[in-house]
Amino acid sequence: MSGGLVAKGMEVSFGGVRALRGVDIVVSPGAVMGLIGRNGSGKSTLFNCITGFVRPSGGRVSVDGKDITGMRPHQVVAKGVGRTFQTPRLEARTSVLTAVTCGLYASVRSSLVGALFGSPWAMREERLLRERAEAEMERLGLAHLRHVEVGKLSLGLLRLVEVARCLVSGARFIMLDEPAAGLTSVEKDRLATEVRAVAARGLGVLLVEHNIDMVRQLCRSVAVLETGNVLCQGTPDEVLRNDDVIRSYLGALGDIEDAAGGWQ
Ligand SMILES: Nc1ncnc2c1ncn2[C@@H]1O[C@H](COP(=O)(O)OP(=O)(O)OP(=O)(O)O)[C@@H](O)[C@H]1O
Repeated sequence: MSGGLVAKGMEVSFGGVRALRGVDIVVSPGAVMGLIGRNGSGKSTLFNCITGFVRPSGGRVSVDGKDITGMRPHQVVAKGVGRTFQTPRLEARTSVLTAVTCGLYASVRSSLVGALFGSPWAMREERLLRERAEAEMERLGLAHLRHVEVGKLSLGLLRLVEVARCLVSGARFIMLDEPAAGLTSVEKDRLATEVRAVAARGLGVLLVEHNIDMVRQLCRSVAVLETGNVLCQGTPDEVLRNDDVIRSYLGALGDIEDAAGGWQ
């Protein structure tokens, strides 16, 4: 299996619905790969089966050549793959610092018992985690918000907190599920800047997004899903000029926009 985050021949069925029919995708280190397609085309299912939330009935997933197929979500995180969700899954009363630090726990080595009894090893690890979280918040411009409850943040900041959580887990690949949905244009610009910076650090990014401007700005390559198949794949310009894509996806964007409550 080759380097990068590779999903090959992914198959998922829900009862009679074949949500993925042999999807291949490669996310390279240092690049943003876009994943677009109509509602129901299989984007979230692909995310879910790469990250262990759905068990594929066929296909293999690997990270830098190591097979992670069928691993549970926390194991996938420990293998270097982080993700965000369409709706951020953060407890409203949690502080930004705690929310970001929690992204690390899947990758720590100290045992619960060690932590409970305050072993020097566990305490040292705790300190290192906190330092990593602080550094990541600093990079993403969140440090001044460390004590603010996440429930009080704007959606744009909440999405950055989710990105920070992925990064502190030591992810080498991050998967962002419609991160620009519902953001103002200023928030989208900031998010785009941060995603570009993440890729510049050498991480691979898989970006599901209906915001075509963002896809065009950020992605080195784009795959278009349609009813569980890859309809076409290439540079943003190639894909967005493709007649089948225009017919099957771009023509439907108005409907998606309405469903998402409008774009800025
Ligand atoms: N848990 C589930 N149970 C049954 N069917 C499902 C389930 N999850 C997804 N599906 C079906 O699988 C297909 C792919 O759905 P999926 O959510 O992956 O599409 P999507 O491209 O992410 O759509 P959206 O843009 O709306 O998020 C759809 O037909 C959907 O109804």
